[in-house]
Amino acid sequence: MNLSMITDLYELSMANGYQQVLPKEVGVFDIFFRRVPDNGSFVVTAGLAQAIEVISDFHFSQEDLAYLQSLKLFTDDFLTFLENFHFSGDLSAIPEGTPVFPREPLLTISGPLIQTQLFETILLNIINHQSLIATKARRICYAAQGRPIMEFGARRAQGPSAATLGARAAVIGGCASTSNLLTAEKFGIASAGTMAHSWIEAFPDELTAFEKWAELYPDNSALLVDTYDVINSGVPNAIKVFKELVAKGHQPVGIRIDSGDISHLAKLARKQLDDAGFPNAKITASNALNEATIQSLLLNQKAPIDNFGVGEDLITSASDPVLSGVYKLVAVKHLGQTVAKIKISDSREKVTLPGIKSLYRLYNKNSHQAFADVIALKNEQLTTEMLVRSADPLDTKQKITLSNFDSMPLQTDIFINGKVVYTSPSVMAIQKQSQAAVQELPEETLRLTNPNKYPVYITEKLARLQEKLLNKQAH
Ligand SMILES: Nc1ncnc2c1ncn2[C@@H]1O[C@H](COP(=O)(O)OP(=O)(O)OP(=O)(O)O)[C@@H](O)[C@H]1O
Ligand SMILES: O=P(O)(O)OC[C@H]1O[C@H](OP(=O)(O)OP(=O)(O)O)[C@H](O)[C@@H]1O
Ligand SMILES: O=C(O)c1cccnc1
Repeated sequence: MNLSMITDLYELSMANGYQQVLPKEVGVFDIFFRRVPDNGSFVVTAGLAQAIEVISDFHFSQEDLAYLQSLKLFTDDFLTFLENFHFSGDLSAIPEGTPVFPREPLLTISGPLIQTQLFETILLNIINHQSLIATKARRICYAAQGRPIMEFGARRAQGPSAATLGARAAVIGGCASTSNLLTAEKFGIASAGTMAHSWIEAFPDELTAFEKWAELYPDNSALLVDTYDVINSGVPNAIKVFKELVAKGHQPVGIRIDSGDISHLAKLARKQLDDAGFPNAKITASNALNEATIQSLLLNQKAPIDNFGVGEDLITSASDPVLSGVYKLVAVKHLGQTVAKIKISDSREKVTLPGIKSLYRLYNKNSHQAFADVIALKNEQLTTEMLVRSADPLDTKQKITLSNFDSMPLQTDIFINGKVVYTSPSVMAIQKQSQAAVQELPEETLRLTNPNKYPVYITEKLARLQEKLLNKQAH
């Protein structure tokens, strides 16, 4: 689908104006966010593959151009420019699945201002959405302590695209599988599913429903046991069917509980299954679960649950449904000169980091644990002993000297001179890299409640540039 027209009118109004009054300027924009949803300490980036597709395929159809002409806002030259649009600039970005922190440039795009301005809305839409859901999935997977999470959200997502790309992001964040077949097909992800209550209700009785299912799918016998009464009917009927399956040489899969007090029911069901000789039958739980309920079920209540199915709270990030990533102009190049730009706000916290920047993750030389990130000006060399400042102006401890570290650049070239120079890994490969990158972070930054803040620093050079521009603009 061509997404070029999913843009705010003002992007085109500005680009039309740039063509007339700033035709030669190159504009450099950063995408970054200031606040982590759910008071977490990090966001898991996602959406880069779709961002690359959109930029590569950015074009306007004759129908779009006729509509834009009808608005009577744009010059013929601008409409001709849109008709022949082809991105000719550079893009660097942090690969998908990477844990990232407030103020870090997730994506930096550089090219003729008239081009780069046009990508603001759609890139934010893609990156904000998928990063939000990947982050939520990471929280839910953390709570599940390695137990597989099946993504079940398609029916509750805010529309088909949010269902499909949200499920992709959920898998980047750690979900083991999705019930959404389009996502599974398109992105090479495992599909998973059990049965709905309608299957049970469609038969005269529960036992017949289970038996018919087991005949059809003898190796996929995850039976939904809560339609009538989990303990007095659902699990006993499942056990009868499991015995028949074993007699026929099949391995029963297990049960799904989708209502009531999940912990209480899972404990009773576990005992029934074990007593009947099915200690390997798995218990899956679902029903409006999220990281808090899963953590409570496992840690506090010691519920014997093996898998979780999670839909609405994951696919909508219901507890905190917005990642407010922004797209800010950080530099303008003209006649070979680069001029750093800043956006000043009433609050010091919101002042942008000017200039074209590089981002590094620092690892302790001995433990190889990541302990801080540093934002530097591009081409600035990190020194072995380095005085840096907190990137968060509200931090009390503002200056610190860093030493004894290895550094790794986090940004990768994606487009150079309008050509894609990057191949996106598969979603499952991204998931694996993401898990490894999260494991490198300090344990205290991972917890769900009141996590320790991970330090992000800026170099002295960048801090001085910011001060200089702040002072200049203030006068
Ligand atoms: N032991 C438990 N600890 C914490 N949360 C639980 C526990 N058992 C269930 N929950 C959660 O409590 C909520 C129960 O919601 P609700 O009362 O609507 O479910 P229900 O009674 O099964 O109704 P419905 O059939 O409409 O789903 C769900 O979010 C569920 O995940
Ligand atoms: O609760 P979520 O986290 O969103 O997980 C998905 C829910 O969707 C299904 O319920 P639904 O009532 O739609 O249908 P069913 O129970 O009849 O399958 C399923 O049983 C889960 O409860
Ligand atoms: O397969 C399932 O059990 C399933 C799929 C979607 C939503 N709820 C449950």
